Amino acid sequence: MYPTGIRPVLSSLGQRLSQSFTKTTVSPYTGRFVRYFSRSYRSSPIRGLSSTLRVPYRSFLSTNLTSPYTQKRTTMSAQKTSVNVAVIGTGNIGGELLNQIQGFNISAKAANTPQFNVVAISSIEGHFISKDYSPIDLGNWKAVSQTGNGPASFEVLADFLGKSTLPAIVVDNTASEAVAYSYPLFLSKGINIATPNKKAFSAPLAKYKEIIDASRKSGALLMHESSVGAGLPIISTLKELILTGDEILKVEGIFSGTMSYIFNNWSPNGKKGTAAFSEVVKVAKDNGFTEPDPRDDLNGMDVARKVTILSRIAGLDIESPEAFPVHSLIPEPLVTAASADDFMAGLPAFDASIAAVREAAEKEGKVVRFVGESDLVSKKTSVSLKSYETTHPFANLQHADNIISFTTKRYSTTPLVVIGAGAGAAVTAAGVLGDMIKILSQVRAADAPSKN
Ligand SMILES: NC(=O)C1=CN([C@@H]2O[C@H](COP(=O)(O)OP(=O)(O)OC[C@H]3O[C@@H](n4cnc5c(N)ncnc54)[C@H](OP(=O)(O)O)[C@@H]3O)[C@@H](O)[C@H]2O)C=CC1
Ligand SMILES: N[C@@H](CC=O)C(=O)O
Ligand code: NA
Repeated sequence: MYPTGIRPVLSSLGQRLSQSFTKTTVSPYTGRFVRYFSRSYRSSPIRGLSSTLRVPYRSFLSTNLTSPYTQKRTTMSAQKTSVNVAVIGTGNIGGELLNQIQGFNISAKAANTPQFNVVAISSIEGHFISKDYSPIDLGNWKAVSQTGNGPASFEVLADFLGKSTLPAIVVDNTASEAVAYSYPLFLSKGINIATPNKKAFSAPLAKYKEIIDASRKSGALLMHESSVGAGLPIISTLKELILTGDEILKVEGIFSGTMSYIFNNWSPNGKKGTAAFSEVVKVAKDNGFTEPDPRDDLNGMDVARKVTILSRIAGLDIESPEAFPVHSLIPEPLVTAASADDFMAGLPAFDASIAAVREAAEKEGKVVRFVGESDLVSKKTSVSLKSYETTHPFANLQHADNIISFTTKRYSTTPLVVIGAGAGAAVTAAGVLGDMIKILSQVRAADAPSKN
């Protein structure tokens, strides 16, 4: 992960430092300061965009924060500008997001600043559209969304949002490809998107480009911070590195909260692993870390999607997440399991065979971790199961934390590392709300009266 020449520095001191990695800014490898973020550092030491941008906007297209765009103007003053919001998907993340929006609106109301008017909620059970654009009572969103007065089609929703005088955001909290592939319809009408759904950004290359192009053409924003590392500032950090003229050499890390949780507990650092693999998978699922179907985590595709998303932003034209080596943890006989429940029921039968992997690592004094890598120099990407020395930062993660390391021309000796909770409803929804707030502030900026 880091330059091998400095590895000998690993020592009991390094071990101690890496264990407190989330609390220190000292690299466990070099003893030097690293640029380190956790969720609370979101407003980040990385600031200011270079006036001499060397990186073409092509790889960002319209998904960056600085691209020019047109927004609907309202006759209200900039102070009063609010945004209409349609929420699609009210599961683990969507439900939490609606609660967080309610909290945001209470603070915004008290401060007399713009709020999010949730005017449509779409779940599998029902679809509610507030025909006169009056905001839905978020204290009662579940009951309201089930009254199902609105038609489900994306066309009707896009038309409804497009007809309002206020700018709009569609928030996609599903893992649905159909919803992701509908983004061009919304974007072409100037409707912004915020989403934790990875499907659009890891779609086959042509589809991905079509979606990104729709955003670029209309200028509507397409924000997806939570699609990698949940609420951690991964995508914004990567884009800002590139926008400020840095050159990305390598992106690597533990990109999955589920895999992090599973391996931190199944192959623990400093003691012999005793937990059954199927047991820790179940706990990860019960904690809401997994994809709606946990097989999407265990087959490596969730990490492959995240590696695809970051690699594309960094400039690699990855054809699809299936186009590079991806390690699957699905036992062969369970590949054809009819449902997620059947898969979970069949998994305990394979606990003993996967335990052999852990034992082999333990014999070498190592732990097992599930990692994603993208080498922008050799243009090689992979998702694999690897064993690490106990002093390695990947071996020292907690709970469901992600660790993502950017080696760049500027951060070459010591990479820029982002670490923290990488899954779970609260942090993921916060990442989506953060994107919505960025869109809101762009809309306000566009609405501010011109001085000319
Ligand atoms: N969980 C986490 O920690 C993280 C999740 N994410 C992403 O967030 C997204 C949501 O995950 P999560 O909330 O955990 O999953 P859930 O399964 O809890 O929620 C997804 C919801 O979307 C609904 N849905 C599916 N298709 C449609 C549709 N066409 N219209 C309306 N609703 C629909 C589902 O209904 P039904 O169940 O009836 O099918 C379900 O309620 C996923 O894309 C995931 O990858 C990203 C980062 C972290
Ligand atoms: N299933 C994913 C959720 C976030 O993307 C994970 O475990 O990381
Ligand atoms: Na993120």
